[in-house]
Amino acid sequence: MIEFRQVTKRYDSDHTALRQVSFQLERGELAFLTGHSGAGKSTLLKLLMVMERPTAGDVVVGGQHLNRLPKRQIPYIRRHIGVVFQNHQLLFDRTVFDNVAMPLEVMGVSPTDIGRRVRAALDKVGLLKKEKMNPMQLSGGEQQRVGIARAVVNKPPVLLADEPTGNLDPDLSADIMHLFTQFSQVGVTVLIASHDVALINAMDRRQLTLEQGRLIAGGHSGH
Ligand SMILES: Nc1ncnc2c1ncn2[C@@H]1O[C@H](COP(=O)(O)OP(=O)(O)OP(=O)(O)O)[C@@H](O)[C@H]1O
Repeated sequence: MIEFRQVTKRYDSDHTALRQVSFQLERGELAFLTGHSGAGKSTLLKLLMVMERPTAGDVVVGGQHLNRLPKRQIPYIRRHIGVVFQNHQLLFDRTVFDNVAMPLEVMGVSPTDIGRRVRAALDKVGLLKKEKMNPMQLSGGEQQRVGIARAVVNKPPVLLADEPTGNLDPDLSADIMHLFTQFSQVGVTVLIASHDVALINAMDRRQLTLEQGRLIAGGHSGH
């Protein structure tokens, strides 16, 4: 589902963020992306979201070569990639329902389908009863689950998460990880960038480890 082939990303002559990174993630696989601060994790995620383009090598998602993608097709590709951020980037002047509905509204989905799909997503993260609330009224863990519902509401085949449990205590973090596991079980490919060593070790999943832009572990499948 995701393939990096000898990917190098150089921002300028002093900053090479990724060096010849190669790996593959299969459909339904869940893996962690780890490494020190500045190792290149965010850069790798940005290449997948087509926020940056590689300097060399190929990034392929679902058979699409992202580096050859014309600009006008970028929004289309982004619909296939759900993204969860640490600070969940919710809008506090809208209800939980409206926050989750946003990606569908952008796509022009009918109001009936929006209602059905938003409620299905909220149900999955256990927040169906809170759809009319403002995200400000929710706990940090609940807010993060709203962010996850929004990321999966259009059923993307790929889910990326950048430090999704950064502000949460261990129990809430475990809940969030349980959700990600459930998505992977229904075929979503999940890649989670995280510093949380205890959590990652508890999950016992494949770890892609970056060190100064090089993939030093986890590049070969066989988890
Ligand atoms: N837009 C940019 N322009 C120039 N250099 C950049 C840019 N973005 C990142 N870098 C550099 O690329 C390297 C990798 O950064 P990146 O943000 O990918 O690391 P990271 O592993 O995500 O770090 P962190 O865990 O702190 O978020 C760093 O040396 C950084 O300074």
